[in-house]
Amino acid sequence: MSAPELDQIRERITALDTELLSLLSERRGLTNQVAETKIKHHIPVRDQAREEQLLIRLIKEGQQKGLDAHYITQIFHVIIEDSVLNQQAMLAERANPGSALPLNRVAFLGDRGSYSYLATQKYFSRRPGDLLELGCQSFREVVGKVENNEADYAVLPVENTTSGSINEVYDQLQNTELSIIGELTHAIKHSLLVAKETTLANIKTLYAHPQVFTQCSHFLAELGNVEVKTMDATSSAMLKVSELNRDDVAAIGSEAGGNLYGLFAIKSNLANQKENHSRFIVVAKQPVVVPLQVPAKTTFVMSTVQKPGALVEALMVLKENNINMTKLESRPIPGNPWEELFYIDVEGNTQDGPVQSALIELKRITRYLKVLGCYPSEEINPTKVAASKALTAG
Ligand SMILES: O=C(O)C(=O)C[C@]1(C(=O)O)C=C[C@@H](O)C=C1
Repeated sequence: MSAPELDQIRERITALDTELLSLLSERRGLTNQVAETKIKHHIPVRDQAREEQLLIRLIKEGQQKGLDAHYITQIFHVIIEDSVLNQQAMLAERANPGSALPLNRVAFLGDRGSYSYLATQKYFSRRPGDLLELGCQSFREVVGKVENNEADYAVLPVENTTSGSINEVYDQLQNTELSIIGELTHAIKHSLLVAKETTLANIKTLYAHPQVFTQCSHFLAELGNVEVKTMDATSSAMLKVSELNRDDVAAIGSEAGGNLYGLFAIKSNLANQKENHSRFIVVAKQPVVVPLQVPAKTTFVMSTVQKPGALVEALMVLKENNINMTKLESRPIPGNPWEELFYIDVEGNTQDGPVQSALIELKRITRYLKVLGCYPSEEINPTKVAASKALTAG
């Protein structure tokens, strides 16, 4: 159906959208200049006071133009996140001269369309050089590819907000000399993907990775008589459904990934929790230098001596140095029953005084300690401004 006035309005929308793109590109150019200035004058990338001022003004101006505060806040959170990540990537590149590769060979679990594949695409989109994707069948193979110089980087999921830590990956980190050089958080949106027009009631077999079934357990419990088949990766589940090409089978995975296999979604938002995110780490042979202007995280692994309160004593060292711990994970040590390895993520840079003093002290009081990496933090928590504050600001 078409109406002449609809075509005219659409033409104006198309022209405005092109203008929006030009403005976003111009803004990106200016934030690149900001990054150059910050490098020169050693100014931190993040300035939350500036972000707050900016949001207050925009919410107020938006309101005057008939745009609600929530809409403005959402849009500018995305814009500022992009700006911060882009600046961080620029600073990181400068701090590690010669590290930029013309071709980044990256290993990850699964194939095109897996969540690890989508995370890989996202992380390397901000980095210079082309991307060569190396899909693998297991986490051991992913890590092995970098160890054997067949890949420059590996992207590994370490935790999910619904299903928790991915133990298999932590166990791989126990026995590798690779360093963590980056992290990223990726929204995991599970959909029911099919190859042919069908309905949920027709589906008799469901294919997915076990982690995915865990994250969608509430949806599965409501399904009743459906056979659940576990696959080694989300992409394998998608491939299977695409090959079967029947109206009674479905895969669970991302819509974007499914599209690569000609699948489409008949139901979305299947995860138990609405906010379902996975955190990935990026590992390489060589560690990176993180400039002090960039928010950093450090990950280390330790085992404490076997005496009451040993873990508390170790954690007190972090408190005394005013270091924020963002994750604590324990894993058994193979061959040493009842002994644990603790994986700890903290906010801070190994070049910075507090982290250095804490690591020296921890080395003294623990049985074993190894730094797995210091890397730019990519968890950009947006600066929040209450709409009421913005609207009452002078
Ligand atoms: O103004 C700056 O200092 C910037 O880095 C730019 C910008 C933005 O994109 O507006 C990004 C990050 C800062 O936290 C504040 C603002």
